[in-house]
Amino acid sequence: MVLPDFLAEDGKSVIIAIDHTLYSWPCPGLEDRGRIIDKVAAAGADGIIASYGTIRDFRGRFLHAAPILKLDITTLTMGTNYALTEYVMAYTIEDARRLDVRTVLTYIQLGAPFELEALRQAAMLAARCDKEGMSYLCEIMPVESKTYPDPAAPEAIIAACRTGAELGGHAIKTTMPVPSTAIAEAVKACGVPVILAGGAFAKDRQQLMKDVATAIGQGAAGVAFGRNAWGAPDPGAVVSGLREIIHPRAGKR
Ligand SMILES: O=C[C@H](O)COP(=O)(O)O
Repeated sequence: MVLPDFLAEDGKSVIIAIDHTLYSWPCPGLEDRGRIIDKVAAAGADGIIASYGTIRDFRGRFLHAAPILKLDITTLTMGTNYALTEYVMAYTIEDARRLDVRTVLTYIQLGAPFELEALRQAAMLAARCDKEGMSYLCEIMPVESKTYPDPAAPEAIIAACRTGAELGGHAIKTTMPVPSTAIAEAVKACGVPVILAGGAFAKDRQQLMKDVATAIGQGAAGVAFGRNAWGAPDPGAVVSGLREIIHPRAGKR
C-alpha cells in the first residue's frame, strides 16, 4: 500500500483544510489564499487540503506541505454551517497528477440523500488510486439525519471509519467523536490512519486542543483543521500548537 505523503516520519500529520471557499462563502480569514498557504506552510503543516483552482494557482507555495486535492464538488452554501447540498464528482486522478499531487480526497456524508453515489465514487477512486500509486484520503462523516440523530456519537464515528477503510481509503478523515476518547475504538476498527476534522469555530479553543491531545493519545494519526485554523487570529500559531501535540519530538519548523 502507498504511504500517504501527508504523514510525517512518525506516521502522524498536521493538515490544514482551506477548501471551504469551494462550497461556502463568506469565510472570514480565508479571503487571501496565498497568504494562508504561506502562513501554515511556513509553520510546518504536513498537508493542505485545497481545491483544484487553489492548488493550480499556488502550487509553488506549499513548501513541505503535501497538497491534497478535493476531487468532488457540492452546491454553494452561504455561511459556515454547511446546510446539506448536492454532490458530484468533478476532477480526476489525471488532473491531480498534472498538478503534482499525490493524495486525493472525496467527502462522503453518511445519512445524506446522495450517500450511495458518494460511496460508489469513493470505492472506484480507492481502486484507481491503488492502480496509479496515489493515496486516497477518504473524508467520511455522519450528518444529522434519521440514521444519525447524533452525528458525533461514538458508534456513528466508528461506523464511518470502518466504512472508509472497507471502501479502500488509505487514511480516513472524520469528525471528532464525543467523548474524544472514543476514537480509540474507531482506530482499532479501521486499521488505517484516522485524521480528525477541527469542526465548527470553537468557543473554547483550549478544550479543542485538549480533545486533540486526548485523541492523539488514543491512537488518532492527526488532525485536519479548517475553520479553527484559517479563522484564528494567527493560523501559523495554530499549526505550531498542533505540531507540539502531534509531533512532540520534532521541534519547531
Ligand atoms: O475540508 C474541510 C473540512 O471538512 C472542514 O474542516 P473544518 O471542520 O475543520 O472546518
